[in-house]
Amino acid sequence: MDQLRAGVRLRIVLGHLGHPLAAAIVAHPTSGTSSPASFQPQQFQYTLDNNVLSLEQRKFYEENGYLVIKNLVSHADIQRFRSEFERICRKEVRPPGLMVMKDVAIVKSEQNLSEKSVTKIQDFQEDEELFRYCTLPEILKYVECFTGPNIMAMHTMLINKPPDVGKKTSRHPLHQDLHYFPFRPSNLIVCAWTAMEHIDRNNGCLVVLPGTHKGPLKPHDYPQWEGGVNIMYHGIQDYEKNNARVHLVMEKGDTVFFHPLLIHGSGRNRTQGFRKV
Ligand SMILES: CCCCCCCCCCCC(=O)SCCNC(=O)CCNC(=O)[C@H](O)C(C)(C)COP(=O)(O)OP(=O)(O)OC[C@H]1O[C@@H](n2cnc3c(N)ncnc32)[C@H](O)[C@@H]1OP(=O)(O)O
Ligand SMILES: Nc1ncnc2c1ncn2[C@@H]1O[C@H](COP(=O)(O)OP(=O)(O)OP(=O)(O)O)[C@@H](O)[C@H]1O
Ligand SMILES: O=C(O)CCC(=O)C(=O)O
Ligand SMILES: [Fe+2]
Ligand SMILES: [Mg+2]
Repeated sequence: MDQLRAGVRLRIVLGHLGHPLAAAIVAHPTSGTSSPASFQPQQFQYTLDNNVLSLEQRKFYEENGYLVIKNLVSHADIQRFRSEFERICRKEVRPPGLMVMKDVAIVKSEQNLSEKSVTKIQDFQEDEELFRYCTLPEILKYVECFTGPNIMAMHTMLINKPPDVGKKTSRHPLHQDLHYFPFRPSNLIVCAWTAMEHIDRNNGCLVVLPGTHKGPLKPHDYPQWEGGVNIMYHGIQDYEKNNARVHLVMEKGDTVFFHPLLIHGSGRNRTQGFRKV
């Protein structure tokens, strides 16, 4: 079923991305022709020309593969997303196509669905209230810097990282999102990740390996972890161990945009709260 759904998305995305890709190809100078003196070799590979990002922000994304925008989504909107998530957990609404995931450490327990048993929901595109996130002008304004103006939401999730029960199963292993995406080109894909509360290393913030978006898609597999691993939480086995991890401390509403080849993950949640993004 997952493959079928992915196939449907692939057909949709090709129709839409075909044109920007073609445009990008014709924009490149043909090799062998002499360049006019004014010709500037293409300076930016991962961001598009528009007036939203400062030169400094563009250079940061080009170099690091991610960009944090402080205080981007309003607390009022975040409260609405939170309320809708709680309604979904209480089964007051059942959006078609929605996938509800529990943590592997509690999946076999008899608990009813509640905010305390759902690790994450995926594919909320049919939920009008949650899908508002993908239509927020402040989000789209930045997304466009990476994708161009013809934008399609390809995958959606609300992550509710549970308190770790001691088995470290609340961790998300280091991975590249492109591993899960059957569509290209990768430079025209971006992830928007918004903190719904203060997030730091205590409750398991996003961890990134800056600059890894310049490398290839690496092989992914289940990590060799003793406490158990969540279904489909694949990780990279041979990541550069001396590549310094950067922990992104974020406030409610802060949003990080990152490239689908950027290696990232998140640590365990040592608090009793459910860390939401
Ligand atoms: C555009 C493309 C984008 C694709 C996605 C792009 C993501 C972007 C990249 C971000 C990185 C990620 O987040 S990657 C994570 C992506 N995650 C997923 O795709 C989630 C996939 N989730 C699922 O398929 C479902 O939620 C299930 C199968 C886990 C639960 O489905 P269900 O139908 O409710 O079935 P259920 O009976 O509860 O469970 C079936 C069996 O699975 C086990 N099980 C249930 N949950 C888990 C779990 N968390 N970890 C291990 N095992 C589990 C149960 O114990 C049971 O085993 P037994 O009793 O049979 O022994
Ligand atoms: N030695 C390691 N081997 C494999 N993966 C690791 C290793 N250290 C960290 N990771 C991955 O990077 C993520 C973030 O690492 P981090 O050290 O921040 O998390 P943590 O070990 O769960 O928490 P903390 O170190 O804050 O107690 C982890 O969830 C894990 O996926
Ligand atoms: O929030 C997390 O724990 C990890 C999220 C992630 O990997 C993603 O959003 O792609
Ligand atoms: Fe990811
Ligand atoms: Mg650690």
